[in-house]
Amino acid sequence: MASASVGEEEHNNNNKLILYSYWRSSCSFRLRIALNVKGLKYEYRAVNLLKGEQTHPEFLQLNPIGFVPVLVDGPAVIFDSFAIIMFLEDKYPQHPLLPTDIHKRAINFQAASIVSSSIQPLHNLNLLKYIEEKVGPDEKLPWVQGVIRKGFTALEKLLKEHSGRYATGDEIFMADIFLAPQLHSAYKRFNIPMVQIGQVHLLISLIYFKVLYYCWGKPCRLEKMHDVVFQTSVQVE
Ligand SMILES: N[C@@H](CCC(=O)N[C@@H](CS)C(=O)NCC(=O)O)C(=O)O
Repeated sequence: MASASVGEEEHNNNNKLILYSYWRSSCSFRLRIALNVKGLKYEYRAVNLLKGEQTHPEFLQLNPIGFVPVLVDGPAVIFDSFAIIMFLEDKYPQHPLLPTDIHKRAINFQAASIVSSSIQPLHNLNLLKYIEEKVGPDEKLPWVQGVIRKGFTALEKLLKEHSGRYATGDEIFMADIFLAPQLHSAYKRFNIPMVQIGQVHLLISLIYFKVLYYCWGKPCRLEKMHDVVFQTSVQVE
């Protein structure tokens, strides 16, 4: 596992945050956005999923299920992006990732849950490898595209009544943090043109562009962001 420090500042609890991440992992991408939105500096530790580093014994000590991301904050070692985001929200209240309105909070949980339970796990690396080996290499892409289309069709219906500049209003909340990386995967990795998915997906695509702004704390357009996130990460890892 290579490491690259992306922040020097101490936090108010004097713990240095450490994020175990893989550049192409949408689950890790959620955390990169959340940490940047909250203005938290962290040390980046790359776990190369294609080289199987998630199965190394030292990584399994951190996360016994062998997935990124993992966040270390002093004595706290937390895995699963949903849990990590809730932890960050409780511990670091700056720029809340959930609205105060309980209905809007529920919409955020629903959107995050659709992405993290009903879309991403159905195209996780280990499942795609299984489909490739057991069913056939040509079956992989249509499977993923079907899963993503179904998920975004539901998201479209869910968010229609609630969106503003962003998914659930005029601020970036948890829903955006889960949507942006999923859209990124859909568009860049699985070749799904967002325009083909539907009208509100265009809106979600706009959300996506705006949220990406926060990934590395500086304004970037999509292609630029692609270079920064992908090529920089490749070099890091
Ligand atoms: N529910 C977990 C899922 C984590 C997950 O699936 N991570 C993927 C990358 S996005 C992974 O590490 N895959 C490695 C593998 O399939 O071996 C979360 O949200 O953190």
